[in-house]
This record gives sequence, structure tokens and C-alpha cells, in this order.
Amino acid sequence: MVKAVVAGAAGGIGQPLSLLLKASPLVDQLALYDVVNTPGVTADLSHISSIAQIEGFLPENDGLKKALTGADVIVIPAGIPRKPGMTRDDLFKINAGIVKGLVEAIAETCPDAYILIISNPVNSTVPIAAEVMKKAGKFNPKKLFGVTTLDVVRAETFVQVHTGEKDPRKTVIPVIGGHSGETIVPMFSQAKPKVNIPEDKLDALIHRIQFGGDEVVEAKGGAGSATLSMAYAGFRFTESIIKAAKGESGIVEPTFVYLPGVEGGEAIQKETGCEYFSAPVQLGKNGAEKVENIVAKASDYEKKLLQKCYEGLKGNIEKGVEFVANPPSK
Ligand SMILES: NC(=O)C1=CN([C@@H]2O[C@H](COP(=O)(O)OP(=O)(O)OC[C@H]3O[C@@H](n4cnc5c(N)ncnc54)[C@H](O)[C@@H]3O)[C@@H](O)[C@H]2O)C=CC1
Ligand SMILES: O=C([O-])CC(=O)C(=O)O
Repeated sequence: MVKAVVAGAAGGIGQPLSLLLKASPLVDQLALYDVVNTPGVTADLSHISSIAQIEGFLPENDGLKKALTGADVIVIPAGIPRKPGMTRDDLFKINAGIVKGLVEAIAETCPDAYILIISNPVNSTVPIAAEVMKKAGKFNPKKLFGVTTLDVVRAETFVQVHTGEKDPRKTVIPVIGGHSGETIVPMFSQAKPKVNIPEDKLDALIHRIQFGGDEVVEAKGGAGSATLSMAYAGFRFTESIIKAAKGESGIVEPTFVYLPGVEGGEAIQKETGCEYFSAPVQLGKNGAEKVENIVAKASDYEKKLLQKCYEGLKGNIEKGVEFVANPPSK
């Protein structure tokens, strides 16, 4: 029995993500939560002839608590998206409080569930979630993940012109670090199978992966950021979590985790100076089993990218931790 919850289910990501989860044979129960429009989205999806039983909730009548009760996995795409000219950090002011509130409810209602954070800025919202869980005495670092799969999906897609591979998913590219601009570091030196990218094309390829989000924000011209590709990526990661929890072995996904709480994390923390980092994580029955110290394998070119990543990431992490330690006065 797997109960999945989407918090922010009526939004641009929430709706297609809920559709994919509703259609998935891995999900038995699906609860949709949002501050608006969940009844309509739920009624619509409920006509799909798949296994998952679906329910929708609004904040009224203890809706959040009801949605979360008995949850095994909670995916959070709640919060505002970017408009052209904004950075992900510009979303902090509003999204930090949204994530904090949702995770407080999780700590109270279903602290053992997997928590998958999509809401930006991921580099800060994941530390917020961790601090909230720590404060409640309920933190399990093996079950808290920042979803960085869209960066991996973009890397697979954008490198295809250089591989000629028909199916982009057959090229495995670890994308590590964080989830914004220069904190996103694709590790083409570790691609499997090996990829050959012409030297004069590498900078542009890396830049496109790091700033792929901007491409969509600009193309949407004020109507939001990536939603459909994110729903695909979020579903792909959620599926991996559920499959691993059900006992499937050999599942590895780059994801943003709290390093001191995951086996292998200390080595990366020592090398990067960051408490949180996205790196390939071996997923198992209890969540994050082991994180690979992939930074140790970086090429000289990647080492330079990583230096910039660490600088940006540390500040983003501190900002999230500080938000819970010293909440801004209202
Ligand atoms: N991790 C990643 O790779 C990516 C993250 N994102 C982020 O995902 C977030 C959502 O993006 P969109 O779906 O496009 O935005 P959206 O505005 O279309 O949807 C957000 C939804 O969250 C809901 N919401 C607001 N406060 C809430 C609360 N307290 N509880 C539950 N729901 C609440 C809204 O009512 C809305 O339906 C943004 O912060 C965006 O930056 C977007 C793309 C990729
Ligand atoms: O760019 C944004 O704001 C949304 C996002 O995180 C992405 O598309 O990677």
C-alpha cells in the first residue's frame, strides 16, 4: 500500500505531476492538497481508470492533516514560480514560509514519510525542511530529498546532439551540487557510456544545463517556469523512491541531501564544505542508503565549476537554516 501526497497539487507542476501519479500502478492512494482548486483537479483525475484512489483537500476542515494522514511519500511543488528577470532566490521570501508550514504539518502528522521538495529555491528550502524536522525531533535525513532530477533530464536531452543516441535516457550523466545557475554542475567526465563533447562546445552545453530554467521562464514570458518537464522529472524521481522502498535494488539518483545524515556524506562535506549537496544517491528500502563521493573524481575543468558551486551553495544553505533558527518578524 503506497499513499502519495502532492502539496501544491493544483499548480502548474502539481496538476501534471498528479496526473502521472494517478496513472502510475505504483500508487494505491493519492491525496491532493492545495490552498485553491483541489476539488476540481481531484474530480477530473478521479475519472481515470487506474488503481490509485484519489482524494482532494483544501485548508478548511483540517484538510492538510487529512491529506497527510498515513502518507508514505509527499511531493511538494507548492509555492510561487519565477517571472523573467527573477532569480530562484527571489522566491525565498514567499516560498520559505510555505515550505516551513507544510513540513511542520508533516512533522506532526506523518514524520516517517519521504519528503520530496520541488519548491524553489531548493538550495534553501531543503535546509528549511530539515531544520523544521530537527526542531520537532523527527528528522530522518535518509528520507528528505531536494528534487534535482530536472537538471539530469536536461543534461540527458541537451547532450544528445553529441552522442547520437536515439534514447537520451540511455546516457547517464550525474549532475551535482545544487539547483540554481552555477551551483548546478554536470559531470560529463563521469557519463556512462563515455561521451565525447567537442572542446569548443562544452562551455555552451554546461551553460545551457545550468540556466535551462531561464530558457523556459523567458519563453513563457511571465506565465511561470518549467511545469511539464518538471512534472516528468518529479514523477521519475518519485517512482525511483517508491520502487526502492518496495525493495528494487540498484536505483541511483542524483538528489540534494543532508550530507551528515547519509552514509558517505561526510567525505563530500569535507571536500565541499557544504552540509547539503546533490550527488548520486543509492536508494533503498529506507531511503538514501549511500551517497557517492563523485566530487573526488572531477576533471580539472569540473573542479573549476565546483569551486563556484560551493561558494553559491553555502550562502543558500545558511539562509535556509537561519530562516528557521531566527524567523523573520511578521
Ligand atoms: N526543483 C525544480 O527543479 C523545479 C522547481 N520549481 C518550483 O516549483 C514551484 C511551483 O511551481 P509551479 O507549479 O509552476 O507554480 P504554480 O504557481 O503554478 O503552482 C504552485 C501551487 O502551489 C499552491 N500553494 C501556494 N501556497 C500553498 C500552500 N501553503 N500549501 C499548498 N499549496 C500551496 C498554489 O495555490 C499553486 O496551485 C515553484 O517554486 C518553482 O520555482 C519549478 C520547476 C523546477
Ligand atoms: O527556473 C525555474 O525557476 C524553475 C526551475 O527550477 C527549473 O526550471 O529548473
